[in-house]
Amino acid sequence: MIRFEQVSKRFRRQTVLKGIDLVIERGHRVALVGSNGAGKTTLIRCLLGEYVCQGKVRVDDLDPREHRREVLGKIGFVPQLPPPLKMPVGQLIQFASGVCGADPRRMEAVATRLGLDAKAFRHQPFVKLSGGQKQKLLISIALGRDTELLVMDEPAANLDPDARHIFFELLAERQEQVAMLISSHRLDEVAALVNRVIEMDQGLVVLDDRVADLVDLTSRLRCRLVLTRADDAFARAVTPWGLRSADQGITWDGWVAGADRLRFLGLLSRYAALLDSIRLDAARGPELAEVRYA
Ligand SMILES: Nc1ncnc2c1ncn2[C@@H]1O[C@H](COP(=O)(O)OP(=O)(O)OP(=O)(O)O)[C@@H](O)[C@H]1O
Repeated sequence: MIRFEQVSKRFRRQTVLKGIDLVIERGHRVALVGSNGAGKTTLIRCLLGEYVCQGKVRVDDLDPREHRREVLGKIGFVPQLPPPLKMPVGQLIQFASGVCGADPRRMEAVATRLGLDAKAFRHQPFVKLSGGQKQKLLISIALGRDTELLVMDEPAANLDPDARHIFFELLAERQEQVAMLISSHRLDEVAALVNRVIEMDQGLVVLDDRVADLVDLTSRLRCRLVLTRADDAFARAVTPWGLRSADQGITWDGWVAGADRLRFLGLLSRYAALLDSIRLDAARGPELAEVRYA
């Protein structure tokens, strides 16, 4: 589906991509990871046909520079930085759906699931939305249509825990039909979403691994944490995750998206000295349905 053959890219004196060879097929969910400046965004821009590069880039055998419209029609794209668009939200949805022949109501429905009432914001210029609202709208535009390829540059970075969970559900609904390329500078952000990890460093692919594909993207974990003592910093860290304490900060209860478990445990590791016990249980059957629609 996607093929990079000896792809190199230079900006003046700096060589940013140094002969990348990759093949990504339908059903592959790829985490493209690497430190800042590794070349992830540049590789994505070559894939989208935004940059001229050396070597060969193909999307379903099409060159993205020569067949830009056709290639972009196949790709749902969520950029790392929201474009500074002055266009009102309603017009943006109409425009985006028009370009790819999609139904704008589908994009609005995805936005609603993510917790953004696109209709209420229809006269608001896109630039005046909050960071999280922009991200939700861009995800809605990318996922609210039929695509074969989803390319997302740090897509969940600005989302609150509930929206992240819905986002994982939306991806789960599409995982069989599409190829996904999710860029992030932190593997724990995206590890549970993917079945392949590609790591870049200084313009090279330094690791390309298939990984176990066992996490159910729609799962939720019931969480109970008990601390040895109450702590303000801990409270500030877990409250945005929706955890609540009924006994002045000793016992904390809540729900964590299954796909977020690694990130959540990463957060807890910072407070290891405070933790008396951690319990995470997967919600099943009716309990899961109850949480999802609560
Ligand atoms: N348009 C440009 N002109 C000149 N240099 C650029 C340009 N775009 C990127 N670079 C350089 O290319 C290198 C790779 O950048 P890129 O944005 O691809 O990295 P990245 O892996 O996506 O990083 P991050 O995780 O910080 O987003 C960096 O050193 C950057 O300074």
